[in-house]
Amino acid sequence: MTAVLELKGVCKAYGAVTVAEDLSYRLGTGEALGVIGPNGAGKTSMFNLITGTIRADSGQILLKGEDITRQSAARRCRSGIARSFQVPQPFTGMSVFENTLVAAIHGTAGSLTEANAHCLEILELTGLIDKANEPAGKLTLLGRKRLELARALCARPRILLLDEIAGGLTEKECHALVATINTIRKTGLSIIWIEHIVHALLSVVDRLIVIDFGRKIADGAPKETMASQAVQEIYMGVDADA
Ligand SMILES: Nc1ncnc2c1ncn2[C@@H]1O[C@H](COP(=O)(O)OP(=O)(O)OP(=O)(O)O)[C@@H](O)[C@H]1O
Repeated sequence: MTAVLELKGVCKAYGAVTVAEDLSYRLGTGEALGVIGPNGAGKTSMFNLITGTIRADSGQILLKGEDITRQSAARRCRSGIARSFQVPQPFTGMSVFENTLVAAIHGTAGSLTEANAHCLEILELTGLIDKANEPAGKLTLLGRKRLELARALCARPRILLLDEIAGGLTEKECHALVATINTIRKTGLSIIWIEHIVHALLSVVDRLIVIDFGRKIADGAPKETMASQAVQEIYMGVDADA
């Protein structure tokens, strides 16, 4: 599988806190990669490094083979990397449609006419079309999560980064969101999804990596990785001798 994204020996520390230590992996074109790890392991920091909101101390990040390690966040977005945030923060006084329009206009180089049409398509895809004219501040948590997805997709990404998008949802809401993510997957987009709700993650991803203290401690097929000793000991908090 051709790599759309590659991290090569990426390191980042805040003083004594290491958030990425020699982090290396490849994301294949059209692949859905899940990421798990304990709180504070460095998962969101990894997204910040990929999107360019923080800079790596060393190592390289390649997008389709091009070194983007020193590129600005805005340039990386225009090159095809978009993300959702753990805590949705839409422009609450603007409508759902206007929120997506901001993303489409600033995230792409297209015209306003193209942006309008694209936003409507994305609102349909993400299940928000009926709420297009409602203020974003009135959305439920599921609606806000859908809007996170929609705003990221309006930037026409090649790679979609999802940061705990299922967090805080009820089981039924989580199921509905997973169905939407699986529909998005079928468009051929490459996805990296950080999630603590493992059953939701496993119903989407092709591969799973585990991060602990900024290090990748496991990488492989989801079921095998979940059953590995590394996950049992470190992520699930189970003593291997118990
Ligand atoms: N700008 C910063 N300055 C100092 N420390 C930071 C900064 N950003 C993150 N950290 C610390 O880095 C560590 C990793 O944070 P990060 O948010 O990447 O973890 P995470 O794996 O995403 O956690 P969670 O699952 O709780 O979201 C934490 O200890 C956090 O407090």
